[in-house]
Amino acid sequence: MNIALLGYGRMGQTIEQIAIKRGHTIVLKVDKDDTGYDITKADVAIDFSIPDVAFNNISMCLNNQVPVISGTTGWLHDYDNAIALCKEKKGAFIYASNYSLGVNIFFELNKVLAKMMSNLKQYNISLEEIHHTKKLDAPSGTAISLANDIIAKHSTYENWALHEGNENTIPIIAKRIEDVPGTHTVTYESDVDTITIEHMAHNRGGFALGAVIAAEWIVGKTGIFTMNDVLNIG
Ligand SMILES: NC(=O)C1=CN([C@@H]2O[C@H](COP(=O)(O)OP(=O)(O)OC[C@H]3O[C@@H](n4cnc5c(N)ncnc54)[C@H](OP(=O)(O)O)[C@@H]3O)[C@@H](O)[C@H]2O)C=CC1
Ligand SMILES: O=C(O)C1=N[C@H](C(=O)O)C[C@H](O)C1
Repeated sequence: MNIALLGYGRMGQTIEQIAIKRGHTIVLKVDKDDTGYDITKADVAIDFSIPDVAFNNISMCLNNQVPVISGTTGWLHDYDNAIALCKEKKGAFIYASNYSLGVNIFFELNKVLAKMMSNLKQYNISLEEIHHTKKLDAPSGTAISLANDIIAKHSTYENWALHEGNENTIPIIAKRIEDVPGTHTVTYESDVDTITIEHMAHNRGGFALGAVIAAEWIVGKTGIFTMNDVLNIG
């Protein structure tokens, strides 16, 4: 499979290694200031760039009938526009805030736990994410997904807020510590005990492998998909 990498930073480079090991060819590596390239050389594009350019990159792929795997976080104000364009162009698109198998299992555990806790008013919730100091966005896309899933399953919570919470608002605490690939913790606390679920990435390999598997899966398909479709879980 011929793959275009839109963004050749920490994730782009990790994806390249895994894609080559799985027998694929990287036909394009696009970084800041790269212009004039031909995206149609690729069977599929994988975007791990920066929030400000992600939607442009996705649009460029969809306008050229190239399926696109979107991993960049922090651009979701344009998500509905990406969906509309994908439908209009009859393209193929996946956005996931986190491509790792482990986090996608963790997403399912989080939903089950939120449903179980829904009527237990004695527990207060908090969500924490820890990432490396070079991360541009906060809270992480994964933390936003976790919070939205809790809101959908728990009768008390209606929204989330960065570093602050109240009765109906899930507080998301974002910490930045050198070299941390990504840790997410959901905590329910009462006067008598604490329940915690946590996912800790040891490196970027899981995110990158999931993105390559999603790219392999989407080629030849039309539509808007999620990692649940790819991994057949949930
Ligand atoms: N969904 C998931 O599973 C995961 C998502 N992520 C997300 O992926 C994104 C990238 O993360 P990471 O690789 O660590 O970040 P990096 O900063 O290491 O890489 C981003 C790259 O994008 C490049 N870039 C800048 N402008 C453009 C452009 N116009 N077109 C293409 N590339 C451009 C940057 O170039 P330059 O440095 O020259 O500006 C840089 O090389 C982040 O949003 C992060 O949150 C990360 C891990 C997992
Ligand atoms: O920027 C990162 O590094 C990561 N970003 C994603 C996010 O915002 O959730 C996924 C992962 O946690 C690593």
